[in-house]
Amino acid sequence: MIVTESLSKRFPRVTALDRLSLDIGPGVTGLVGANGAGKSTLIKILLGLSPATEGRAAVLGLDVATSGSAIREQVGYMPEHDCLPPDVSATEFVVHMARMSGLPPTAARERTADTLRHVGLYEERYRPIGGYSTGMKQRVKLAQALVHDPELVLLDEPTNGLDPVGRDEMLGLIRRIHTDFGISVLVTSHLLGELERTCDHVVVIDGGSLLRSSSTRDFTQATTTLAIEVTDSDEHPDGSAALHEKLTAARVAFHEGVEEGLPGAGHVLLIEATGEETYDLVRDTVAGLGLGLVRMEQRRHHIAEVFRPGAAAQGAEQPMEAQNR
Ligand SMILES: Nc1ncnc2c1ncn2[C@@H]1O[C@H](COP(=O)(O)OP(=O)(O)OP(=O)(O)O)[C@@H](O)[C@H]1O
Repeated sequence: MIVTESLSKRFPRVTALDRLSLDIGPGVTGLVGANGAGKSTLIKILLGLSPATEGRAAVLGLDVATSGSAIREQVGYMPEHDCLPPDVSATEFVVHMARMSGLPPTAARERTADTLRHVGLYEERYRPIGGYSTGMKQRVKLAQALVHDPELVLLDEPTNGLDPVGRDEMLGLIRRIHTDFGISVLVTSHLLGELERTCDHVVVIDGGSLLRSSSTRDFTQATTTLAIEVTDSDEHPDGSAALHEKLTAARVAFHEGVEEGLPGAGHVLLIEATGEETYDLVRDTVAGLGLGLVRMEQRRHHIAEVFRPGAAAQGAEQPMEAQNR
């Protein structure tokens, strides 16, 4: 879908992209990097809107240096910043964008209605955009990127400014762009954690250079840590403490950090599994104590941990800046 070879973009005072080589296939790909890492610059080059200083790039097999308008016909673009006219409705705006993309009037109106429904804008679509919330504006920006049924969409920070619920909804929509319509997606973010749930593949850039490009599965590979959660009993009012004691006596190694379990359940213990026998030992010890085993699961890495060793217990919603400190 997207190939870049030693792509560089130099501004007088700053190198925004530095010999970046990528090969991005179909599916949902996340492009993650701190503010200023070069994400928007890359997108503008891929759309043929800004020339590279060095190197080459092709989108859907088309050279960005010579085929910008052909690329923009087949690629949708959701810009990062607010760029919507306040005094027209979502319907009027998206129909206009559809017509600009070459759709005839009837098709433009039909596609606009379908697309606005898909992004979750209903009655509001006839009101002026100026009165919309940030979440609604982001949906309009997404709709105009999709209205001409592109093969690929480039979404620049689509979750910017959204609250956690709005973010989850937007990430769900992005996932469905691919699963429901077969459109491939390149989505940028400065939040590592949110891409983990949404993307098949993640590309991480820093200072315009490639840090890592891997499938999400490779980023979040299984660890040898087991999370164990048990119930309490009359005999053992603190079930996890009793289990901790028994397993320590059996020379099981514990990882630091505790996770709160489900309401009413004990704390989660994190232990190092040395093999199948660790699972058997836990099962037998829990049964011997007369406790209930709520869960015993192999933990997976979070993407954030790949860049910030030791962050396991702190969750994955860390902005990229956090790792650069
Ligand atoms: N037109 C320009 N002139 C000069 N410098 C620029 C220009 N556009 C971008 N830059 C610089 O290039 C670097 C990369 O910017 P870019 O906007 O691509 O980053 P980004 O990863 O998209 O971050 P953000 O999410 O904050 O936009 C930054 O240092 C920025 O200041």
